[in-house]
Amino acid sequence: MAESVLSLRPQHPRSRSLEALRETFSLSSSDAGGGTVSGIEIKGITMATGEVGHGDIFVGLAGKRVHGASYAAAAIDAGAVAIITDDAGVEAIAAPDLETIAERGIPILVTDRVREVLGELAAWVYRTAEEAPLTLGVTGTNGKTSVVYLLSAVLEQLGVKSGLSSTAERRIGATATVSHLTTPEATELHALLARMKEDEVRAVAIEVSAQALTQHRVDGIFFDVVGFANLSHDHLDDYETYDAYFAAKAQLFTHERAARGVVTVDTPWGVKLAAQAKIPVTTLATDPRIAADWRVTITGETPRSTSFTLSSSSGANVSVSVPLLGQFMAANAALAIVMLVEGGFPLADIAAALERDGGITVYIPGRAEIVSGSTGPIFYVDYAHTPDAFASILASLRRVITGKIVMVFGADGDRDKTKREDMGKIAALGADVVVITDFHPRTEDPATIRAQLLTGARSAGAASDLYEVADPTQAVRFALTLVGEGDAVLYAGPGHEDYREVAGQHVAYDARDDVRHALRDAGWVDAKTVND
Ligand SMILES: CC(=O)N[C@H]1[C@@H](OP(=O)(O)OP(=O)(O)OC[C@H]2O[C@@H](n3ccc(=O)[nH]c3=O)[C@H](O)[C@@H]2O)O[C@H](CO)[C@@H](O)[C@@H]1O[C@H](C)C(=O)N[C@@H](C)C(=O)N[C@H](CCC(=O)O)C(=O)O
Ligand SMILES: Nc1ncnc2c1ncn2[C@@H]1O[C@H](COP(=O)(O)OP(=O)(O)OP(=O)(O)O)[C@@H](O)[C@H]1O
Repeated sequence: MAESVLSLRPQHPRSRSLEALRETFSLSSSDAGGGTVSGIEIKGITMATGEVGHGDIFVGLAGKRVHGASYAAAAIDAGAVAIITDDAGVEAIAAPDLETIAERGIPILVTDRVREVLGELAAWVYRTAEEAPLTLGVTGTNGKTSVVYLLSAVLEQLGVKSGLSSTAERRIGATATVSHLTTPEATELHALLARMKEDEVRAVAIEVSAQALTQHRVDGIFFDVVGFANLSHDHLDDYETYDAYFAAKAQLFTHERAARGVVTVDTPWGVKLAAQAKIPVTTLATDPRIAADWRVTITGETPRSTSFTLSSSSGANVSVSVPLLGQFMAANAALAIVMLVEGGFPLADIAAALERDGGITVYIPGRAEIVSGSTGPIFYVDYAHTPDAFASILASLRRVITGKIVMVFGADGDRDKTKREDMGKIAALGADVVVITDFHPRTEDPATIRAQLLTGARSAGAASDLYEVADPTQAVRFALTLVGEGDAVLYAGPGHEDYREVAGQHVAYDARDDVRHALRDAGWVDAKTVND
């Protein structure tokens, strides 16, 4: 299956010698054949055939479905000049392909630790450790994407050219590419960082997932400041226990990876991380009962914005407003500001920029994004897909919505099933009406996923009305029949995404477009403002 991944990479790569790479990383030449490394110049490195450019090394890595090295011939056809893989990868290359590789003099280099060396290798190929920009990393169960966008927004307000890597997109100025993972594979990430250097980006904000740390995707990067938002129920399919999930994230707060950290201590996991971190950390709390170096005090909440004061134990403070719903977004914005202070930006400069612009000027695609107009029910499309995210956003909505709250959501197939009943329960406790629909069933039976969510919702014993509408487009339309002025609909899950994964296939589906059409058909927005 060919991949159609197009990522940002340097436009004018400075080539490096393959021979020097082999020496630096102690790689051996495969006994199975292949050409000599001598005289070969490399321009890039990738592990996906869809991303191979002329002069690249193709890295064949074992996957869950297939060994990447089995695509070696395709990678060479696309311009790869060398292969790096492990012994199993060499075996995965079909015999006729091995012959072609030998005939074309393409070297095959072997190591038994491909993933473990890949980050450093990619950093070497793209020279990303040389004169790196200010590098900021954000981890946590919920809020990483939001913090990364908030970091980038404040940096731009400070006049600092920024770049970002998030679940929603990778971005340099006006140029953006679609993200396939929260944190890209190391080869893609270092290519992105190299492109950012070419484009004279001075500060980079990177979302770092637990999986990225476990799978060495951020190896070869040294973060100037790392931030921790929170930890709650998610990914217990990849990590069997919370302790293991926490330990994966805590790796970011070590001398090997970062100089200093900012830890939100609202959750016990934050308190634990601040106590055990191996690097200097500054703490931040929104809960007044918890001691911290920085404190967030909410001063105003509306359906469209949140204001707060951020004060330090040394007496400094700043008033902040974000055009986003919820106290959780205030916590995210505060984390971003304290990370920038730790990164060397004086708080007074940040305060002056925010005062000049009337707060943080940020747009975060698909995070509590309002897609309705100025009249009628407020319709939020959101990315919440964990019990804690549901609880946070529903609590925020309850404080600012005077009318009814209708929540539409589904759950991921082939991902942590243990959170589904809690998601259903929290939705039923927090919303007045719950409409359970399909999300990404992937290879699971969607009816089974809905049934688990419904079981959870019923277990709440709440007075909320429960409905099941399998088709998301119909669920959105049904939700709109229940609401009017003063009410809100929260569509949690799809966020910025433009597809659904059904029966293992990607199906085009853009929730924000779907909702805009439904609002138009219901007469809540002007037909002229919605494109067909
Ligand atoms: C379960 C898992 O981690 N899967 C990842 C894995 O897929 P896989 O093992 O199935 O790969 P595969 O299809 O067998 O392919 C093996 C190799 O062949 C290569 N290949 C394959 C086909 C082809 O035509 N050409 C080609 O070169 C692939 O690039 C890969 O290197 O390797 C792929 C390539 O890097 C990843 O895209 C994929 O992530 C999937 C999509 C995923 O969803 N992962 C989740 C669990 C994840 O990592 N999530 C975290 C956190 C989410 C959050 O909370 O924010 C994240 O960072 O995104
Ligand atoms: N600090 C927070 N605490 C709790 N919930 C949050 C917080 N920030 C955001 N959320 C909720 O989580 C959802 C996802 O937010 P965001 O995309 O910023 O997190 P994320 O960690 O990047 O998630 P993912 O890793 O799945 O992409 C939001 O749409 C919102 O509902």
